[in-house]
Amino acid sequence: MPFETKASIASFGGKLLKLSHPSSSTTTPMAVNIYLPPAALTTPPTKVPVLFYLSGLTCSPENCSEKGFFQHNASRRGLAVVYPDTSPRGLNLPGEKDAWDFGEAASFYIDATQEPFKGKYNMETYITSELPQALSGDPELAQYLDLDNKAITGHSMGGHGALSLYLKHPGLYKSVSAFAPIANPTRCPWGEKAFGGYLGPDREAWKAHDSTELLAKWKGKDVKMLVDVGTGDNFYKQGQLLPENLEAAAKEAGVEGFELRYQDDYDHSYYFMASFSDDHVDHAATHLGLL
Ligand SMILES: N[C@@H](CCC(=O)N[C@@H](CS)C(=O)NCC(=O)O)C(=O)O
Repeated sequence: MPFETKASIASFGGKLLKLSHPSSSTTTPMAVNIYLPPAALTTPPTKVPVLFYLSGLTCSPENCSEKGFFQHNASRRGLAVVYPDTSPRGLNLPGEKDAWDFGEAASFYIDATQEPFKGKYNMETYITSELPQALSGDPELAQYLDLDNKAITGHSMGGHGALSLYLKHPGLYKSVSAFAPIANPTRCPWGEKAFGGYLGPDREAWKAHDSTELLAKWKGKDVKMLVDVGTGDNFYKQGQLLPENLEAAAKEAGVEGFELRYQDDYDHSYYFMASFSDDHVDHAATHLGLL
């Protein structure tokens, strides 16, 4: 299905495209931003590796495009960045807009099994399957994007999304990183609310979507996983993020390639993630064969 270009903005020698396309996973139009680095915009075009960035609660594709500072290093390393939206929009489902941490802009990147979200909040399918296929099937965009060579990252709810999709789909992404991820959602208030609403009351069923649970059972032994958490992050202090549980799961499973860094004094905001976005782009660039 076609992508409609709403804007094309010059950025760090490349272009930030603001796009919209119809999605069968969500039954809605979906906004998505894509940064094409100068390395892709050659004549003829060059296919470059792709980093998917999943945003946090309340966000749209705009937040990170405007203030995540990913374009700076993506331009230098020669990778494209895809910024999808955080949920379907405009469905007007009951309960969808009652709170900022559930429903619209709060999909948690899972496929809902519960009404009224079932059949529409299919964000895992959208991110892992429909969106990459739509991009590689688009004659214009496919010239620039090597969708067989992709990595994933994200912030907060999007950190949960990145970690869990990497672990649920072995081999789909060459690496993963996360800023302040909701690392053990089955054990924190945000995750309990979201998983209860989208997946129903069976807490056992939630575990298949929880990065800590998935890492504890990881078969491959080797992950390419970088996680940053700020020690001044109020959501960390409130027990919403639980990175210690993720680290314990990595140790228990004897997983290699797991790196968790605590960044002194940093909070939960984009000031934090922008401060370390160069590192996360380098992490992806290394595993995508660019460094
Ligand atoms: N709206 C919430 C804050 C939500 C929040 O901090 N969201 C993070 C992701 S979990 C974010 O990136 N917000 C948008 C932004 O900072 O641009 C509140 O009032 O406490």
